[in-house]
Amino acid sequence: MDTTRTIAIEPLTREAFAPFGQVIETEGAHSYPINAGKTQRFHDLARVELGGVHARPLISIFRGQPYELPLELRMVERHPLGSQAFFPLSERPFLVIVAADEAGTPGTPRAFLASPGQGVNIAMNTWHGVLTPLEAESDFLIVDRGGEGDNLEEFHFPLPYNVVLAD
Ligand SMILES: NC(=O)N[C@@H](O)C(=O)O
Ligand code: NI
Repeated sequence: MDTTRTIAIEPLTREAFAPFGQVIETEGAHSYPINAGKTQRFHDLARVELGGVHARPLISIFRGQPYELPLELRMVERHPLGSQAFFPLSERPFLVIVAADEAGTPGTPRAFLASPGQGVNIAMNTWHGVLTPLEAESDFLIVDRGGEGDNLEEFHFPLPYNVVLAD
């Protein structure tokens, strides 16, 4: 009997991702010209959430190593004190794995494939897999929360999930 559970990867869209945060992309975003029309501002694309004591926003770069598919998902985590945004600094795809909370533990995860030009802002206290680049080492601009308190909670699944490309 197959003891692992399978998750089929879905395309990343604002609508599908809405329960977990926002998709950061220019496609379909509100924008307006600034700098005498020489620049277009794609405005207010995501909601940065900062909770807890002495909270402040952090801007970092994560240099992630690639994962192979199918992916064995054994753990998800969440940040109870703040959101976490990932914006790729390359054109390569990456996976975003998220899950709803069910009485303090994650429900069945969902896996989204980000297209070139798409990033995500994962809402505060939302279960997610760690940064999952595909194909090659990739850099991401990160906006998340600094300050006092423990901002990381992990959940280890009793049985792994097998994350696969959809048929
Ligand atoms: N731990 C850390 O900074 N990264 C994770 O939060 C992640 O989501 O990749
Ligand atoms: Ni995280």
